[in-house]
Amino acid sequence: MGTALIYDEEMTKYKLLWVDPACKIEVPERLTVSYEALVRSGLSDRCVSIPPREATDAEILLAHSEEYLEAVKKTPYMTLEDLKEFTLQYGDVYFHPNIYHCAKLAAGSALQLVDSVMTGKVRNGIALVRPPGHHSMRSAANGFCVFNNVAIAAQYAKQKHGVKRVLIVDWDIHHGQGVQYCFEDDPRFNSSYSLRTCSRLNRLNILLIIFILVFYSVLYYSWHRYEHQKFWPNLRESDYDSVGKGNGAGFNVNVPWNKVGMENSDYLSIFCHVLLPVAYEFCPDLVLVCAGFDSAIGDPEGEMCATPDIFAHLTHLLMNLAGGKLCAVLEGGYNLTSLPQSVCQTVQTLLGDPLPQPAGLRSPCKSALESLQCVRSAHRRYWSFLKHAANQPSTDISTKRIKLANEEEGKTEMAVEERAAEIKEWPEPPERPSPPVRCASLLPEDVACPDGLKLFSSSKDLHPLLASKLQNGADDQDALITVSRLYAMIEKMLTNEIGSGLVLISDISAAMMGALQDLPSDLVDRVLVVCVGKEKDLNYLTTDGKMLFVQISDEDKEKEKNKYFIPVSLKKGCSDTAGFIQAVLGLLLPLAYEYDPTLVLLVRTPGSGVDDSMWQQLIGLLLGFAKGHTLVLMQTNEKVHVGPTASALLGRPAPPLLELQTLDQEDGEALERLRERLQTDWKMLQTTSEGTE
Ligand SMILES: NCCCNCCCCCC(=O)CS
Ligand SMILES: [Zn+2]
Repeated sequence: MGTALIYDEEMTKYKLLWVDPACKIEVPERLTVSYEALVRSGLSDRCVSIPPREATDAEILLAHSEEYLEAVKKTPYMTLEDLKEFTLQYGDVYFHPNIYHCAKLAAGSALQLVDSVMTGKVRNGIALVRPPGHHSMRSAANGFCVFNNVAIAAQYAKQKHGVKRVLIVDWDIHHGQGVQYCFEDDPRFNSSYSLRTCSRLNRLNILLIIFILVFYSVLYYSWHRYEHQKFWPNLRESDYDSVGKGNGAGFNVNVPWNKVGMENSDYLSIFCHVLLPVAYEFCPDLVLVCAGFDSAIGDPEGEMCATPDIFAHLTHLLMNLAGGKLCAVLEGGYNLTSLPQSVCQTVQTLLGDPLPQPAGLRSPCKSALESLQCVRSAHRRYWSFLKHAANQPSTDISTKRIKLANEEEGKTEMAVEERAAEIKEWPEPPERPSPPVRCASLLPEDVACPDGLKLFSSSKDLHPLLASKLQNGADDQDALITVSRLYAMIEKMLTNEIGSGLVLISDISAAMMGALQDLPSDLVDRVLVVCVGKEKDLNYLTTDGKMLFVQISDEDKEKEKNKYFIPVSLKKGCSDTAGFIQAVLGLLLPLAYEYDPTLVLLVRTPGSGVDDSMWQQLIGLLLGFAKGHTLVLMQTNEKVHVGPTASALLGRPAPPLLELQTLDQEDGEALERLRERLQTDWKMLQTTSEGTE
């Protein structure tokens, strides 16, 4: 299944017709440079091109009032003076004779995208649109936005495709207050829907429907530059304590950035410790992304320092939700260099290409950790995955908001020119070549090679790196041959001839011993070993950092842990999906980002009890590391899992996790203790600002 690309140059045919410093950055070139970059890089040819359409009145009314729509309808016929006059009633937005047409195309593009994904025509996709949408409100244009493209798309998905749970991720650097207002009391009883439907159905169905409380829910997640309410749109309700209202409590997640200059580490740590735990627990049927790229380095609005390749990781981390059904809709993005780079990184990931190794991660900054701690404590009562979050930080950042707001009168904004002078330089995002063999397999003769995998043929003779072992009389020839072929496969991965690998062996312990015992240093720099299930002797562990060994099992080896051996114990073992996913999101992912392995070795020991959808989720997430070089080791007697494993290694989205039971209290506390102990060594595990300078 492919990736949809929705774009039409008609949406470049409006612009600012008068002087307005606040709006001058919203230019047609934003769209042309983005589309041209996709064409130049060959990415547009790999996408399924879907034409936009105009949203109908009824569709626009899913999120806007009649009077607003009627007013906007008049703008094509206005003189320049009338347009200026009309614009004055709204904030930081401009109108143009053709903007109504383009706004209908922008909203219609989002709907075309939803249709293409929900009907299975494509797996995922992106709509490159102007004007953006997330600031526009029920009866007001705002912040360059006329119709709320993503809010309309969410309502449309629920009404037309019966989607029950929609996750909206807004990584634009501004708060999409229009989206928040639209859904903040959602979920709610959608009485209009069922009553209208009732009128057409016979009595029996009417009775049935009346008793079905139709709970739809939309979870809105947004991070945004806030600076304690000093940054536009300066709203009190953009802060972390706006968690949603009534039945909607917990379904609105705001992450305020109170400083500029946030980097890749800050973005990834918020995804791992806030968004992903909530998103996995919410278990959406569809993911919509307010894909604004003013959160990228160089943008005059955001003034952040995250590099374009970070959007490859943000996209990837969302692609295993909702069975891969992801619709990205362009919002902001005003630097005409980082915008197209970020768009290309996003599209390349939607197409399934290997990810770049995340650029130079380091500890999240203190301000990011304060925000992280505040958001987690504000939502801890709504989400079992956040239940063990720490309290509000002592230096409560809300008091800063009040103090700074008071100072506001006296202070003048630093001139935009001064700020823009600090625009940074950043490297071109790295190439992400697809290996000729996406996934190779080493299987016993009696196991059929799953389609899409290529049998790995390695030379029969011993790998030179093993010759030394032979000299000191290694006993088991077979094991040596197996290890020799493993090394050969690893070498082919590190030269990018092979992407991932699937190896079935008769005795997994022997193979791990053989392969990991004094792992040849010129074979691999840093290998992340993820061991699912128990494994008796691990005496090949090293503490020199060449190997990071993370084990998830029902064994409590807490006391044996050290910086490079991290045993996660779940009372009910790996079959406890809630505990497992919590360990993966809150521990394994941050560790893996900080460790930045060149190879991932994923070992499934017999009897681990991990269920296949969880296993596929794990593989999907691990493929984001080491440029997709994940080698899976399984025991031959577990060959029944070869199919799902191969599917995940080929980049096919994992099925949604079944409704997660809540996280076991003791496991949750143990995980939290483990994370707290490890965070001095591993900065990406921090979730509070305590202890940071
Ligand atoms: N009134 C002082 C300066 C106001 N600047 C407003 C900028 C609006 C940006 C909206 C946007 O980027 C949508 S994604
Ligand atoms: Zn924005």
